[in-house]
Order: sequence, then C-alpha cells, then structure tokens
Amino acid sequence: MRRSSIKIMAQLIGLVKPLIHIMIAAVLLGVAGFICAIGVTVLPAFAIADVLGYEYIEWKIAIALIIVAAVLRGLLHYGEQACNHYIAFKLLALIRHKVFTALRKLAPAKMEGKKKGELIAVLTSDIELLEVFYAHTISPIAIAILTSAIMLAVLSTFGAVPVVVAAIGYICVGVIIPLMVGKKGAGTGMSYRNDFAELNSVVFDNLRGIDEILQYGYGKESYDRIKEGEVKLNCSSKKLKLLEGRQKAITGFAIMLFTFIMLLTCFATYKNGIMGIDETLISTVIMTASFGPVTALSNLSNNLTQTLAAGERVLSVLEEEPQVYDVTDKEIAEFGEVTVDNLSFGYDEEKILQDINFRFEKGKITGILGKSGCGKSTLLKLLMRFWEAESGSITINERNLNDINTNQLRDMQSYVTQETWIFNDTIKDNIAVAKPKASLEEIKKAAEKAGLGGFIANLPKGYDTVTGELGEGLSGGERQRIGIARAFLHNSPMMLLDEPTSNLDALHESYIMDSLASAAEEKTVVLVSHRESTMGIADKVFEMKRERSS
Ligand SMILES: Nc1ncnc2c1ncn2[C@@H]1O[C@H](COP(=O)(O)OP(=O)(O)OP(=O)(O)O)[C@@H](O)[C@H]1O
Repeated sequence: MRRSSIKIMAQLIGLVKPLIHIMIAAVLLGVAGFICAIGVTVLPAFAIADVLGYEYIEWKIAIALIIVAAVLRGLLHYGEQACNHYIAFKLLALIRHKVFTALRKLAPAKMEGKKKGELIAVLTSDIELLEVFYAHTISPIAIAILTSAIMLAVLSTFGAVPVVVAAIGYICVGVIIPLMVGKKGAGTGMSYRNDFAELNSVVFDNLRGIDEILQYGYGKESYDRIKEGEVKLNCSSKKLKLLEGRQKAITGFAIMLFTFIMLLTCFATYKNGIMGIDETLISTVIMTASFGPVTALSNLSNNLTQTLAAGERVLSVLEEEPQVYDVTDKEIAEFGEVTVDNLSFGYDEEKILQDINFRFEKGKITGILGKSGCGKSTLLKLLMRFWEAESGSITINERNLNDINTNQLRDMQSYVTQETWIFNDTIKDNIAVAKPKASLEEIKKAAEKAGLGGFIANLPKGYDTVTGELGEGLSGGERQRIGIARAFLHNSPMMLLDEPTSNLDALHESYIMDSLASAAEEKTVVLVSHRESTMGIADKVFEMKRERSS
C-alpha cells in the first residue's frame, strides 16, 4: 500500500526524536545566520539613512555591525550545517542498522532472487538519498518559517502594507512556486532516477555476461543496448536541468516583481502621507534581502519526490513481515529420526510439493533423485525451516520443526548449496564460517576431508591466502569443496547436500564420497543429486515426481 508524502515525512521525522535537541540547535543557528545575512544587506540602508539625517542607527555603529554580522553569518552557517550533517549521518547509521536488523529477520526466504537485488538497492542508494532529507530539508523548512515570521514582525513596525506584500511574496516564492514546479518536476526527477538505475543494470548485466558476448559475437547488440540507455539518461538529465533553470528564473523573476510591488505600494502609502520615504526604502530593502530562506525551499522541490520515494522504500523494508519467524525459548530438543508427513508447499499459489512423505534415518544416507524443478531444493529449505510448510509436518525426534529453537536447528544441520558463496577473506576464515571459533587443526581436518589439502598447500600463503588475491579466483569445484569443508567443520548430526559434487571431477568426487560415507556412520545425510555416481553411496534412494498444480 502506498503512503502519502505527508505520512512518509512524518515517519522519517519521527526517527529524529533522539536527536531533537541538535535539530533545534540547527534551526536556531540557521535563523540567526539568515538574520545576520539580511543584516549585512539592510544595515547599509540604515547607515545611508543616518547620513541623510534620519534617526535610525549611527552610521559608524551600522558599519561595525555589518562587519560583525558578516563574520557571524559565516560561523552560524557553519554551525547550522555541522548540526544538520551530524544529525543526517547519525540517522543514516541508525537507519542502516535498523535495515540490517530487518534483513536479518527477512532472510533467507525474502532475500531470494529478485528481492535480493531490490533490498541491496535500498541499502546502497536509498538510505544515502535520505541524507538530503535530514540535512537539507527538515531544518530549511523550519528556518524559512521562523525567519520569515521574524522579518514580518520587523516590517510591521513600518506599517501594514509592507507586511502584507512581504507575506504574499514569501508564500509565493517559498510555497507556490516550489509546489507548482515540484509537481511538474516530480515525473522528470523520477524518470531520471529510473533511467539512471536502468543504465547501471544494463552495464552490469553486460559486464557479467562479457564471456558470452565475446564468444557469440553479441558485441554490437550489447553496445547498442548501452547506447540506448545512455541516450535516454542524457535526455532526462537535460529535461531535469532545463526544469531547474526554469525554476531559478521564475524564482528570480518573482523576487524582482515583489520588490517592485513593495516599492510601488509603499510609495503610494508615502504619497498618502502614511509612511515616510525612508520607511518606504528601508522596507523594500528588508524584503528584498530576506528572500534567502524561502529561496532555499524552492530548491528542495526537485529532490523531494525522489527523496520521499527512497524514504518509502526504506520504511517498507523496516515494516516488512518475515516469511518465517525465528523460534526461541523452547526446550532443548534431542536430535533423532527426521520425518516428513503429508507435506505440501508452494511459494505462491502454485503448489510445488504435494503430500510428500519421507523418513530420514540416523546413520543412513538418503538419496533424492528427481527432474530439474521438481522441488528437491525446496524440500531441503523446508527441512531447514527457511520456509514453513503449508500443511503436513516435519519432525525431528518427534518434535515439530516449529517447536525447535532456530539456533538449535541451525546447529543440528549443515547445508551444502549448489552455489557456495566465497567471502573476500582468507581460505581459513572462509572455512571457519561454519564454526568461527574452530582451531586451525579442526579447519585443516575439514579441508582434508573435502579434498582441499593439496590445493591449499600449493597456495602462496596456504590457509592465510585471501581469496580475492587469487587472480582469477576459485574454480567452481574449489568453491564447492570449500562448501563441503564448511559442512564437515560444522560437524552437525544432519547433513543436507544439494548437488554437492556437480562441479567436481571424478577423482575429487570419489574422494569426497568416501569422506561422506565415513562421516555418515553417525549422521543423517540427505543427498540431492542427478548423478548416479553420487547416488552410489546412498543407502536408500527416493525419486521425487513433479506434481505441480495451481
Ligand atoms: N523463492 C522462490 N519463489 C518462487 N518460486 C521458486 C522459488 N524458489 C524456487 N522456485 C520454483 O520452485 C520450483 C522448484 O524449485 P527447486 O529449486 O526446489 O527445484 P529442484 O528440484 O531443486 O531443481 P534443480 O534440480 O534444477 O535444482 C521451480 O519451478 C522454481 O522456479
């Protein structure tokens, strides 16, 4: 459900609460800074009035005040910006922390596939965009309102006419023009951002597929796609700049127009004998000098739509409900036989598994065969409670999976996926992911069992070699063996292996199969594979059928 701009702003402002005192300081410094800036322009008028014989401030004092105001203006502006950026970066850190905590809850079910890309975009670019909101949006609005109110109070000492003209001028420049231009600019700003994101993804897509592009001579088409994205981005960037230029011109014109109107109306009042000529001129100078804070508002409108869209995506991640909640506070469970009874499951409407029954015995390797897409990996994910069964049940030692503390369940199971993720860290720490406090001896033993001993011995720094330094990186088979080493190191009573040897040559496969067979003597192993050679070590093999229905 989409929320309104006001609601997004209110929710984002809500996050400022712990830093409200710094926000107040930023606003006060900002107001004082603008008053000094206005003073620098208005005080010469008072000095001239004094020379002409009108009694305001003595010209010498006025000049001294100009110097003080000019210096203070710089210091106060610095203070305001420092406070605003302190708030912005503190809040960005806080929001990042909140988003990471939310992602931790959403993983793994809601971090699969496309969702992962979207969430990464929230983390990288959307949170960054909120800086504009916290550092350059909230306090400028408060500063503009307060400074304008003060200036209207000052102008009221010269009569009602300057107050009315200035109030209309401020509203026009600070509210009406930004709203009008903002409405027009919203679409342009949004399409600029979309085109930017699209070009990014086309470039990355083509970089990732560079081997295929070269192999099949797809270069021209790939170049054309990038070129097309570039032209689109240039076009929307041009539109955005044009709009910004137009907005600046309109704002400048409005300020000149109101200065002229002020002069004209005050002059008419002077002619009627209500205001003096000095008051006419000084009111006009004050109004012209005091457009700064409202002009700052008119520059916000182009960015605001994008910032609010980013804010909405961040808030949505923070509020997103996880697919599966972690189980805590349950009694310690004992590991034992794992049974799957009448299990049915579908990711969306479409059923992937229907009334599945399995029994995984302790000390046995159970093989699962089945065509691609029939739901073998899905079954493993359900066994790990990455997703929850729709109907039917999975039990470990007759305890339903939903009644076992998630931490304990993770300790009970090791998982080797089809794609092993390798961190840019040492080989040693990459294996130790499965048991962070493992000794080097334990790590070496696990690596040996996974057939990595010879490979690591030949690396320049052995176990301390950083994977990112390995030129071309690791081969598919080496990655897979690291995944298997992790599973051996984790040393849990249940091993879930999803095509664990798909990237290995026959030699490494048979070595690992031997390791698995001897490890399986006291473990429950579920082995998913297409390969008959892999299935050779299984005590029992089940075939899963594709029984999908909507
Ligand atoms: N997160 C998901 N959301 C929606 N559909 C999904 C998701 N993950 C998998 N699927 C779909 O569920 C079906 C079963 O997928 P699964 O990965 O379990 O098959 P598999 O038998 O392990 O296939 P393979 O042998 O090719 O690995 C596939 O059609 C797949 O597209």
